[in-house]
Amino acid sequence: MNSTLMRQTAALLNDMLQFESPADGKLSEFFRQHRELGTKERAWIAETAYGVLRRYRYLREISIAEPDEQEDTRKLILAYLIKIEGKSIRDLDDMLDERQKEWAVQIKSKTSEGFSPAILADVRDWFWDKLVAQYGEAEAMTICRSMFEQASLDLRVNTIKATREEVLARMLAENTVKDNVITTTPYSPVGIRMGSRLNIGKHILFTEGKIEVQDEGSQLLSYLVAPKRGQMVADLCAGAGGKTLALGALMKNTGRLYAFDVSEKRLNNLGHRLKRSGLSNLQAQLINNENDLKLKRLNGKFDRVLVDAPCSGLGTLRRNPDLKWRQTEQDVAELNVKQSNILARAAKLCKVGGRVIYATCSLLRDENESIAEAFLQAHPDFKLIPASEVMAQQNIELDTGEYLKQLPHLHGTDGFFAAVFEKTGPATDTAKPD
Ligand SMILES: C[S@@+](CC[C@H](N)C(=O)[O-])C[C@H]1O[C@@H](n2cnc3c(N)ncnc32)[C@H](O)[C@@H]1O
Repeated sequence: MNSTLMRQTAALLNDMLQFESPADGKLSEFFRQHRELGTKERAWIAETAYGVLRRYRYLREISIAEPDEQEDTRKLILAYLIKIEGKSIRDLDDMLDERQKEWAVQIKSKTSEGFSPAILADVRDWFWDKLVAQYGEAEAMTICRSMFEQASLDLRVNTIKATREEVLARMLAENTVKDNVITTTPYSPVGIRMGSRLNIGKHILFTEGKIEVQDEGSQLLSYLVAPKRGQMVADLCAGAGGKTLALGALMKNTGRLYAFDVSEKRLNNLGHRLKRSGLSNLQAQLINNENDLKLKRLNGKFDRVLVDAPCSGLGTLRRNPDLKWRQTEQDVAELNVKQSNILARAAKLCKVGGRVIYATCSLLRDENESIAEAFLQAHPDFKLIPASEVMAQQNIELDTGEYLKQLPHLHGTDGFFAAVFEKTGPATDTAKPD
């Protein structure tokens, strides 16, 4: 730690705190512009900037900082190092000038007495109120605090090319990082959890397509889709294909798997990953929106349709803490319209006896249960299949009731929600709620 690192981190953070685009993009851009930085310096800058993003609201209060001034961004960093990292003023001596030492003394003496629960939970008031209404204050606080932690690095073994035992044995044999615990994931049969965040992108197992980086919760969603060999499967919001590739592996490279998305950039990324994966049953198609005419000829054709809907992402705050500050209640309301529309379109693609699986990485009822309930009301030709039943059939011991609901503090995954609907009969145009 020195004053140059402090200055560089403050500059990065200042940019991130404009909140006009995702923090991970800003971080990559910053490192591209500062190629002179070594591995340790990069790690320190990234951890400190993300540490501040995780605790931004609390740190502002404790340091009485205004984020739009360079100086105050340094105050936020100081507050983070002292209050969250537990550094003493002496630890920081090398990086502080006289003025900053004065700030440090002030910050050190400040307590959180009188701070509201939302400040202590480090979220915006609207989000806090919604979480309290859903979970009660104690659990809402536990959920928010669990999001202060860094997420683990989870890998999915691509069973087209390797077994979990083989990959685990190799990872363990190669492990030279002290205290790096490498284990199988508790629920996903193809997951491996790494204690320390290695640069997996350069690992031979990755370049050979034997592993992919994927949160265990996301891996489990493909088991909830439960595609069978030879089936017709659509991933309607495939993005860069995290779940698509997992589905392809579960289908053992048989049947037909369609990946649709409105983002060309994401589908291009899927293309790169597809090459590594060894899958040949997958076809990616760019669509303008869920009503694209390209989808029309596929109506009633699919055994499984996954809607991994665009959502607030508020279940992924361990990885994307900036979303806490970037998402608004208005954004969620706009997403709700999209979510319902895409889900309704998915229903048309599904054949009788087939299933539509609706998923989000949000914790909010508005994006989850409310969308699922409204869908069932408007689609009497579909019934809810309990997620616990599907998981049991997949030999996965995870019973969260009718819906699959994963939470960081309970399952060690990102926050995910999913519902399974089965089409029991042909749609009727008169199908409307009473
Ligand atoms: C949650 S992300 C998908 C993540 C991806 N399934 C994965 O596992 O990596 C939601 C995706 O929905 C896409 N999207 C947004 N609106 C859409 C629409 N109307 N039809 C299809 N995809 C849409 C976005 O481009 C985004 O890639």
